[in-house]
Order: sequence, then C-alpha cells, then structure tokens
Amino acid sequence: MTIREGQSIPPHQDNCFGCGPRNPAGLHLRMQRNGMGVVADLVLDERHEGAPGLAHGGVVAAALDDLFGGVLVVLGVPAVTANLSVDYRAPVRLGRTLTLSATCTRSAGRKLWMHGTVTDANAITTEATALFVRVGLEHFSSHADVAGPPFGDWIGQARTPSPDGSGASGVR
Ligand SMILES: CCCCCCCC/C=C\CCCCCCCC(=O)SCCNC(=O)CCNC(=O)[C@H](O)C(C)(C)COP(=O)(O)OP(=O)(O)OC[C@H]1O[C@@H](n2cnc3c(N)ncnc32)[C@H](O)[C@@H]1OP(=O)(O)O
Repeated sequence: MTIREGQSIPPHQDNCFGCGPRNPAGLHLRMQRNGMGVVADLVLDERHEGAPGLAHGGVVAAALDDLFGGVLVVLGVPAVTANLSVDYRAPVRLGRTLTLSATCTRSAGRKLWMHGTVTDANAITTEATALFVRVGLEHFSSHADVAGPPFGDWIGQARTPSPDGSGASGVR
C-alpha cells in the first residue's frame, strides 16, 4: 500500500486504543501522511483528565506512541516500541485542538528512532522520542488472529532496511 502525501493512514487495527474507530475507550486518532511522517489533530476531554482541566500525561504519551505507530505504516515496517521518553514542557489543556506530529529521524538494522511533538496554537507542550524495534509478523500473530486487512494491506509492502543499515527509504 502506498500512502501519498496528505492521505489518511489506515488504523493499525479497528480496536487500536490510539487509532481504532471501533474502540469505545480509544482516542480515535486520524492521521495523515506528512512527508515521511504523520500528523493528526486531537481534542482531549474529561475522559482524559489528570489534574483538573488538564490532560493526563499518560494519555498524551499514548497518543504520541500511536503516532509513531502511524509512521511505521508510512514506512511499511512492522515494529514495536522498545523505549519511549516524554518531555512535558507545558500543561496540555482539555478542549483545545492539539496538533500532533511524528517522524522517523534515523534507522539502523532493526532499530528506528522516532521524534514527535504536541502543539497547542503553535506552542510545543510535549515532545517525545522513542526507539522502535522491527519485529516479524509472528510477534503479532502469536497473540491473536491478525489475518486479513488492514494488516495485510501495508505489512505486505514492508521495505527491507537498506544493506548499509541506513534503513527504510526516506529515513535520515
Ligand atoms: C499477517 C499479520 C500481520 C500483523 C501485523 C500487525 C501490525 C501492527 C504493526 C505495528 C503496530 C503498531 C502499533 C502502534 C502502537 C504503538 C506502539 C506500541 O504500543 S507497541 C507495544 C509496546 N511494546 C512492546 O510490547 C514491545 C515489547 N518488547 C519486545 O517485544 C522486545 O523487547 C523487542 C521486540 C522490543 C526487542 O526484543 P528482541 O529480542 O527482538 O531484540 P533485542 O535484541 O532485545 O533488541 C534489539 C535491539 O534493540 C535494543 N533495545 C531493545 N530494547 C531496548 C530498550 N528498551 N532501550 C534501548 N535499546 C533497546 C537492543 O539493545 C538491540 O540493540 P542491538 O541490535 O544490540 O544494537
């Protein structure tokens, strides 16, 4: 599956907490391709509250983690989060239209390094980096029946990291 610039990223699966349209407890993120990364708008509400009027930090981290998962779809690489680091620079307010952005900054062998931000009115509230590690399809299929779309649509197009270890196309 080739996802063109500005095109929607299909959900990882319908019940994904971050982007699955069928998950009643989910964030229902809808991402678009932006270069070799992804962007999404998100409005958090009382369901996501930590301190009064503010988003729970774990919810914000989960949203960024899922955007990194969206970058994987653009790259066509099945991988999982090995490490996630979040800098909370300013409180994230409920009821605001937040802009989330993520990209892969580097890859080598099985490893992909991600960077993402949350902005509110162009001010960065949150910044995250993550290490993802490429896995085989058995990582997923050994826990659940994952046959059929949407996985097959994009996993089948997975690009092999280049021999020099610089990784999937478009990755710096
Ligand atoms: C037809 C079927 C198709 C199905 C397809 C399904 C498609 C879905 C695809 C994509 C879904 C995306 C969904 C996005 C949602 C957001 C992402 C999540 O929530 S993911 C869930 C949370 N993460 C985990 O549950 C990982 C649990 N951990 C593991 O499984 C392993 O630890 C794993 C795979 C990460 C690594 O284990 P190892 O045994 O394979 O490999 P080792 O050798 O340990 O690590 C490889 C390299 O990475 C480094 N590394 C590993 N963990 C590290 C860490 N925490 N910090 C630093 N380096 C680390 C190691 O030092 C090593 O580096 P050196 O090659 O030696 O240079």
